[in-house]
Amino acid sequence: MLLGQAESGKSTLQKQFQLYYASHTLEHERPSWRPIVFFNILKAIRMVLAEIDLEFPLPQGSTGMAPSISGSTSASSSSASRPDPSWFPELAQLRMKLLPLVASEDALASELSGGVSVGGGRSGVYVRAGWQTLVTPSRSWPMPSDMRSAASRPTPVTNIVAQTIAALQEEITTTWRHPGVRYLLAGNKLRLEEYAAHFLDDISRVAQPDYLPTAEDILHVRLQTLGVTEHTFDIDMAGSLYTWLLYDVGGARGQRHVWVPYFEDATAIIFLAPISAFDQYLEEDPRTNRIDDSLQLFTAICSNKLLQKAALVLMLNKTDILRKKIEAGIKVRKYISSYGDRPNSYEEVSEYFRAHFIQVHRRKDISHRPLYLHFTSMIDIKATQSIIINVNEAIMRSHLTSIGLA
Ligand SMILES: Nc1nc2c(ncn2[C@@H]2O[C@H](COP(=O)(O)OP(=O)(O)OP(=O)(O)O)[C@@H](O)[C@H]2O)c(=O)[nH]1
Ligand SMILES: [Mg+2]
Repeated sequence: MLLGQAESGKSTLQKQFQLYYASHTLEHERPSWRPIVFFNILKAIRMVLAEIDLEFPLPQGSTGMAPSISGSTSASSSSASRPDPSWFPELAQLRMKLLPLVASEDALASELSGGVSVGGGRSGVYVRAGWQTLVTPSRSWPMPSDMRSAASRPTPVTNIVAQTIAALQEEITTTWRHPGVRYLLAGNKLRLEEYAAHFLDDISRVAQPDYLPTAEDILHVRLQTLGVTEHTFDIDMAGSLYTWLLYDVGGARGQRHVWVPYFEDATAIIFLAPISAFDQYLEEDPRTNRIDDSLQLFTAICSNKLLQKAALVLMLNKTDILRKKIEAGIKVRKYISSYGDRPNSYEEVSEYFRAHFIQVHRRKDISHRPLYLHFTSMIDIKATQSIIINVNEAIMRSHLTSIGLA
């Protein structure tokens, strides 16, 4: 079972399992990820435009007309420490051009979910068990009948969005690279989700008419999980074939009660904690720091009686983002006062978080079982695949020990 707070990387790990053990199924699913990539892009653009509107409003009575974009000099200059007056009309003009994209977001969300479940959360749209079967049959759960009927539906909105992205790709790139937007990003006024840079840096690729998401794209996509989804893999270990059931769950607080019925049968828990999230708060409770929430949740998992026989794997995830934040000079002390005067280096910070999780395990683990701990970056295919092999062996060993065969 994959556990952890929302956006900790559970579904991304599930995709890595799929990539390693059943890459052909991921290959088949590539077309069904295409609208989700678009959906993520639209959301990132909406957030950029909203912040532009807030930070660079045009003075009353202004026409919003600016010198032509290509003739603008500031668009190519390096980011400044103060807003440049020329950014206001330039960005207002770009914003006007990109607004049609934002307007299609709701229609795409509705088409994407087959009209089944839209709404809630920053993600706006949820993944339900079996959603991929909208496009390709796979070994997921049986899909609800309302989704089955959606499977044969055409995708006119997706096609319109694809064409609009293609038509506006230059404007998207100019906006994304604009020093005003860089200024908002650097000052943390504009906080985008992790996938934004991956897709917006490379929009011309996505804008190709025959674009199909790559494995990297699929790993970067964000789609919130609703409830519990089951995935099956046949795994060859030392010449014997085992069928593994992997349960991926929704991690937001409102989703956690549905985990419990699965606990008693769980052979292993893989708990994901995004240690890059020290400067972030829960969407569902903006007063709770994300690292605190992860520690509390990990405490509850370690001390849960129903899980006492399950092997325990801890993945301190999003190390790539942690590294970038530290390099950008973001101070851990500012968000976690107990960090004190320790050096603000990647090594010190990651070790500090590791020590906290280990301490929770030492103090709260109900069955004093070993803790298999890894630092991970779920978007790094090579590194994650070798961790998956390692973790599987550990889980298998622990399982054989628990049933008296090792
Ligand atoms: N850069 C980076 N991005 C990551 C990493 N792990 C996950 N992500 C991204 O973080 C976002 C959230 O990941 P998910 O796997 O959807 O999170 P989740 O735990 O399944 O979230 P819920 O389904 O809401 O519980 C996705 O856009 C992922 O691509 C990582 O190690 N590094
Ligand atoms: Mg998920």
